[in-house]
Amino acid sequence: MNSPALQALFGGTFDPIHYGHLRPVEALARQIGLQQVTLLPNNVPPHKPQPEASAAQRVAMIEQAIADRPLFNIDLRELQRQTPSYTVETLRGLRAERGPQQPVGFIIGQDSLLTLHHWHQWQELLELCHLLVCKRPGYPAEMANEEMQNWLDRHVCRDTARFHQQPHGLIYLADTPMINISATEIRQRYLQKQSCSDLLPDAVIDYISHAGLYRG
Ligand SMILES: Nc1ncnc2c1ncn2[C@@H]1O[C@H](COP(=O)(O)OP(=O)(O)OP(=O)(O)O)[C@@H](O)[C@H]1O
Ligand SMILES: O=C(O)c1ccc[n+]([C@@H]2O[C@H](COP(=O)([O-])O)[C@@H](O)[C@H]2O)c1
Repeated sequence: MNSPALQALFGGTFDPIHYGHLRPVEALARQIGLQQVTLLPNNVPPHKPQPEASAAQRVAMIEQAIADRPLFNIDLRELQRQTPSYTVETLRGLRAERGPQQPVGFIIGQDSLLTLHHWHQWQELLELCHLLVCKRPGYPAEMANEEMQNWLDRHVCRDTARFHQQPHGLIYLADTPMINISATEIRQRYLQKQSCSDLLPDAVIDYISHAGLYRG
């Protein structure tokens, strides 16, 4: 029997979603062979202030961004929890639904990898998923300390086939384009009434303008 397709989740605050999210993940999907990437907006970011846009607005912006991008869909499960959106808890829920054999990949940027040791019960993550890591400009390739570097070296795998065969436990460092965009920069540009074209899809720009978001 064939193993089920690798299910990829991409968690984020998406306040708002931008090309720094979409383009590296599109490249990652081509490299590792993902048919679908599920965007997972969080409700209560564990390590960030509460988002400026409401959950409904962030979802609406994601829907605008992915309307013409069939690679992506959206999962709203984290919006149903009022406690911090710990990834380990979300993945446990998914595992309970999908069973132990389902290959699952959780996509993060390099900035998230570098601070992974601060995540809630981070050592459990690789018991539940693979980590698929996109490059991000301004963040070094080396981990914060020797212990974390050894942990990374033990789990890194270049053989993309294994991510489809094994249910969890591997880390893929993808060779994705460096896109120097952050949601923080976009919110600041809106506040200063500067243009954000080329930073996020036109449909999201239109939504932000109609909803009057990020004006301070
Ligand atoms: N430009 C980028 N390149 C690669 N990965 C990115 C980029 N922007 C965000 N990510 C990754 O996407 C995920 C969700 O990020 P998030 O929604 O918090 O966006 P952000 O731009 O980092 O937001 P903020 O500026 O508000 O902190 C994280 O794993 C982050 O590492
Ligand atoms: O589980 C944690 O402790 C944890 C800590 C920080 C971030 N995360 C998750 O990582 C994803 C990216 O987070 P962020 O803050 O960069 O938007 C998002 O799904 C968060 O819920 C998870």
